[in-house]
Amino acid sequence: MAIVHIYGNQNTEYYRFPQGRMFLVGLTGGIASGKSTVVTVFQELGCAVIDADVIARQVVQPNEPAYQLIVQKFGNEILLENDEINREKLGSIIFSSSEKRQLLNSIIHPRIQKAMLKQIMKYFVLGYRYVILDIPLLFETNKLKRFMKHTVLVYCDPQSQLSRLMRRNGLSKAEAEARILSQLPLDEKRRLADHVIDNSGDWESTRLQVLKLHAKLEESLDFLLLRLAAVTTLTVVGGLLCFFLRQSLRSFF
Ligand SMILES: Nc1ncnc2c1ncn2[C@@H]1O[C@H](COP(=O)(O)OP(=O)(O)OP(=O)(O)O)[C@@H](O)[C@H]1O
Repeated sequence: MAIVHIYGNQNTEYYRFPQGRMFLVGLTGGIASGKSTVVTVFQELGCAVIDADVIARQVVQPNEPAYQLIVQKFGNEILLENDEINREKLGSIIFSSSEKRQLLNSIIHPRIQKAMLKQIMKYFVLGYRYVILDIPLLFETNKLKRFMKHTVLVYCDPQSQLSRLMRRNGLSKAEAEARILSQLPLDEKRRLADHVIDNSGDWESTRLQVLKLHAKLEESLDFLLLRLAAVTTLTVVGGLLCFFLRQSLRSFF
């Protein structure tokens, strides 16, 4: 069974799996750079993927403990008519106050991490080689990056990113540019990533890059060393068994 190390103080807890077994891969990108497209290919290959955005939405649902705390701290005015949290309104509140942003983060981040850990454990038990964590702001927040054995950036050239974003979200050029500018530039993220999937071309070119990366991750040195150790152990144990069996047969006859 895995030994999970837990780090942190009362507000935050961090988890790390022992090196050389299952590892974590952080996947990130920019707005409309093609993360979902790339994740779909990984999923078609049977890979384990955890979506940080989905978890962030789940932990603030009305039946979750974080919900009560958020309403208590931010008031009923952040609720929609169906009692769910109005994420846009909450977003604009924390955008203008770093104190409130910290407060919200202290409520939801530990819960997001726990929910992620639960899913990671599930994939570990199921025997997955690696788990991809789809985290749009991996490099901006920088907190989870240190738990990733590999980081992958889904890159897209500025022109394609702009036109894809405008088309997908029905935005004007100025609106799309403003959204892109609110994030760390993709060229800067490129320097921080271990692997880059360039999604500026067609779907097939992206798919081929994902296949290549998957093969690389599956065959990473850790895994080879682990398999080598397993083969060596089996050979030694098998040899010893044969030796003792032969010895006992000899003394028997
Ligand atoms: N290689 C490609 N060629 C043409 N269009 C593409 C390609 N990759 C993605 N797209 C289109 O670009 C848009 C953005 O892609 P996608 O949704 O995968 O990006 P994303 O990074 O997940 O976006 P976000 O984080 O903003 O939700 C989509 O409409 C998608 O269909």
